[in-house]
Amino acid sequence: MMLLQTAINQFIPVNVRSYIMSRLKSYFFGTVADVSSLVTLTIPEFWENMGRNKLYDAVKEYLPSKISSANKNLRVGMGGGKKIAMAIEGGESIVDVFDNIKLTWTCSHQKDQQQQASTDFFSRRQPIPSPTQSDARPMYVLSFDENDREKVMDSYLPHIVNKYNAMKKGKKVLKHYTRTSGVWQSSVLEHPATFDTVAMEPELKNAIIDDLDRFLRRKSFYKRVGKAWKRGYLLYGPPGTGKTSLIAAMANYLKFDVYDLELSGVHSNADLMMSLRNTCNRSILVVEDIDCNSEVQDRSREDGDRALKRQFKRFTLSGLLNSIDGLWTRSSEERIIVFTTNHKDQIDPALLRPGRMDMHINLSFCTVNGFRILASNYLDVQSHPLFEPIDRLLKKLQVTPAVVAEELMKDDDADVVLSRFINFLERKEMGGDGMKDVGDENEIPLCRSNKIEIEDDETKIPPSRSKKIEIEDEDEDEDFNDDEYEDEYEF
Ligand SMILES: Nc1ncnc2c1ncn2[C@@H]1O[C@H](COP(=O)(O)OP(=O)(O)OP(=O)(O)O)[C@@H](O)[C@H]1O
Repeated sequence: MMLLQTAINQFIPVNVRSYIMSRLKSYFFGTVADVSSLVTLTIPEFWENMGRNKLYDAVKEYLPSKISSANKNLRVGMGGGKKIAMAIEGGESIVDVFDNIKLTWTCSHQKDQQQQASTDFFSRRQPIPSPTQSDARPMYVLSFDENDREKVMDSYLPHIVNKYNAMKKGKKVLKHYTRTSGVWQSSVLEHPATFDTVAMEPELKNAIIDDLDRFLRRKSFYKRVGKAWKRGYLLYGPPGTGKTSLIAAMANYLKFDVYDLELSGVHSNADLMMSLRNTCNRSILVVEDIDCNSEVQDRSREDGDRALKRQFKRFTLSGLLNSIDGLWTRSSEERIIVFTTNHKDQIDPALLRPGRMDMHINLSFCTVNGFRILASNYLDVQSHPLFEPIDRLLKKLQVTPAVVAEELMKDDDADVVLSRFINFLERKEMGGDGMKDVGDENEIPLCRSNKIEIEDDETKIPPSRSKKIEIEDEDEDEDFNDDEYEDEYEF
């Protein structure tokens, strides 16, 4: 035995010996390795001052697939999807095996660690304040054998990130983020709108889809010309014309998550910057009703009173512009930002300039084509003898798609609904329906058509120089030049 031990010590390198020992221990006792040779990686939700930790998001999506019957302490829930989702509770561990190495995951909270630290600190000096419940941030802890460090860093963690990226591209369940106390909280995006269900002129719809497709295809183009891979859309029009529905349709089409930013909840420029930094790639950042914030209103139109009030605002227009521009330049992945407004003319032009808002899309009152889509959605009818009188009335009146949708939902029987809708429109025509169309009060110049403007020039071109757009051939990437877009696209 002594001879054998001497031979082993002489001929087998020490790290090979410890590896064999850890494997044997793992086999017989089910432990990963010697505690002394255990490496622990902590993966927090936020990475220093760089915003969200993508590795954390990847692990969060990856781990539930590794939950086994050995896990006895789980959290379960159901979002918008049909499946019951599972996650591990703090203290529970998940064992994963990758390329013959054993990896142990646990979920913890930064608060736990800080509280631990505060106790240790207290025993030596004086107490430090422990964080409140809302300060506690979740994190994952990965432990593995020291000998597997290289494999974990070079293969295992990249493998998790690759799986996450692939899953995100093909994912079905989208997330809707809103800010609560400065922190993004996610829920399942359940808005069912798609480009098929949004009532708008087909040419406008196709132009938006083409623009999104072109944008997604052009990663290498944006890189080559040194531009951030992003696109900004301004949706404007009266309330109830489908701005929110169009955003949901865009998200469902692109399979992008949506971040809903409420400017009234933003405390400062720094708060805004941090919130934008904490958004993930392949997402749409939405700022709805941007005109409602006095900071972004056109200053050339403001009176002394409004200017005074603005001085007390919590964040500034330049802060907003910097945050948006910073968001663009920080990210190498595709980003979309959408502003919506009922009063485009009241927004500071600095926000709307090309490079920030590339396309201005006007959503307006219900057209004959729009009505066909709504009738198909709500009544499942594609043609009907009553369509003709309805078309005639719709051409004369200004009715928002929201009002039409409301009327079409009043009964299941198409004949009943359509004849009641005609009565509704006729009363409206005579001005005696007793209710006001939401669009009537709007200050936006009332146009019957949906309109899209593509803002790709630094200076706004006077209307006299505007011309009808021709959408360029999408397949010819090389030909792309922002200036080739002409100025106004009207239907
Ligand atoms: N263009 C449209 N196509 C299909 N449905 C629409 C359209 N416009 C409005 N609707 C219907 O009306 C409701 C309200 O629409 P939506 O919230 O998208 O309008 P909005 O323009 O965003 O209004 P607001 O400016 O008040 O937020 C939606 O639930 C949808 O059912």
